[in-house]
Amino acid sequence: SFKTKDVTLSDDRPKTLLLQKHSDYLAGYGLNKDDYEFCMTEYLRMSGIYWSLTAMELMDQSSRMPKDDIISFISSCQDNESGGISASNGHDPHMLYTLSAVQVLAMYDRLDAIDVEGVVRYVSSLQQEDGSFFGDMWGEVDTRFSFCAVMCLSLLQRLDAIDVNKAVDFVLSCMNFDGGFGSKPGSESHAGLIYCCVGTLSICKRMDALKAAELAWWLCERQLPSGGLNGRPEKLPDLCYSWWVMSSLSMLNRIHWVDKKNLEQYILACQDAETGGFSDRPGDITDPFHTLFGLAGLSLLGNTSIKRVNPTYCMPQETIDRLNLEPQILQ
Ligand SMILES: COc1ccc(S(=O)(=O)N2Cc3cc(-c4ccc(C=O)o4)ccc3N(Cc3cncn3C)C[C@H]2Cc2ccc(O)cc2)cc1
Ligand SMILES: [Zn+2]
Repeated sequence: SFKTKDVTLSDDRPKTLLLQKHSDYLAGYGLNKDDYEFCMTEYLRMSGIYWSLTAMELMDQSSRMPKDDIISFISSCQDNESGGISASNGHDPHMLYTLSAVQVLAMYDRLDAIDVEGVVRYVSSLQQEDGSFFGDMWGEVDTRFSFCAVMCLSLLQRLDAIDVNKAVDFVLSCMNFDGGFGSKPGSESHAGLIYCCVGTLSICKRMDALKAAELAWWLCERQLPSGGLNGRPEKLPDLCYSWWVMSSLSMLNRIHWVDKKNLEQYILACQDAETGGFSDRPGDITDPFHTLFGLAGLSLLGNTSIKRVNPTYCMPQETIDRLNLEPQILQ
C-alpha cells in the first residue's frame, strides 16, 4: 500500500522552547578544537559562524560570541588578489563564504574590517554574459549564487556594480510550469532554490514577475501530517525546509497558508533537550545550521521570545532596518 513518507512525533518530545539550552549549545560549539564535527566542517567555517551568530542574535545572546576573534578571523580570510573571502585560512575564496562574512560584519556593524571594494570587485567578476553567477573561479552556475551576489552587494549598498536586469532575467529563465525554480534553466523545482530565486526577486524588487498563486500552492503542499515541511514531493520532512518554505511564503505574503500550530509542534520536536540545538528531524544529531533555521522559523511563526527575523535576508530585522534595506514583500 502507498505510504506517505513522514515522521511520527513521539509523546515525550520537547513541547516548549529550550532557549537556554540552545544558547549554551552555540556558545560551546567549536570551543573544543578536537571535536570531530568541528574539524570536519572547517570547509564551511565562515558559514558556520554566520549560522551561529544569527541564531544567537535572534535569542539576544550574541554577547556570548567571541566578537573580536570573529572579526579578525574574517579579515584574515579575505584574498587580497581576488577580493573574495574563503571559509577558513588557506581555503579558496567562494561566493558562499564571501556572503556569510559580509552578513556577519553587517550584524556587527563592522564592514570597515574588510576591503569592501575588493568584495564588490570579486562578486561582480563572477557575473556571466547571460546574467548568471559562478560560485567561484571554477565556473559552477547555480541560482544560489545569484541570490548570494545580490544579497551581498545590497548589504554593501553596491547593487550598481552588476547588471541587475540580466541577473533577474537569468533567475526568471529558471522558472518552471509549477511556478517554482531550480538551480538552472530546466532544473526541477526545489524549496531551497525557490527561496533563493524569490529572495533575489525580493531584493531586486521584481516580485511582480512571479506566478504567485501557483508557487504558493506548491509551497504549502510541502506540509505533511506531522506538521513538518519537505523540500520536494515524496520527500521526508526536514527542519531547514521549514525555513525555505516559510520565508518564501512570507515574501509572497501567504504565510497563513500553512498550518502554523502543527508546524510549530514539528519545529519544537526537533530540539534536543540534552545537548541543546535543533536537528533536521526529531531524534537526529543537532547542528548550528538547523538550530538557526529552527529559531528563524519560530520567529516567522510569531514566537515573541525570539527577535524578529527578516524573511529575505535571514538576518535580524533590526540589522536590515539599520541598513535602510527594503526587500519587496508581495501585497
Ligand atoms: C552533514 O553533511 C553535510 C552536507 C552538506 C553540507 S553543506 O555545507 O553543503 N550545506 C549546509 C549544511 C551544514 C550542516 C552543518 C553541520 C555542522 C555545521 C556547522 O555549522 O553545519 C549540516 C547540513 C547542511 N546541509 C545538508 C542538509 C541539510 N538538511 C539536510 N541536509 C542533507 C545543507 C547544505 C547546503 C546548504 C544550504 C544552505 C546554505 O546556506 C549553504 C549550504 C554540510 C554538511
Ligand atoms: Zn535540513
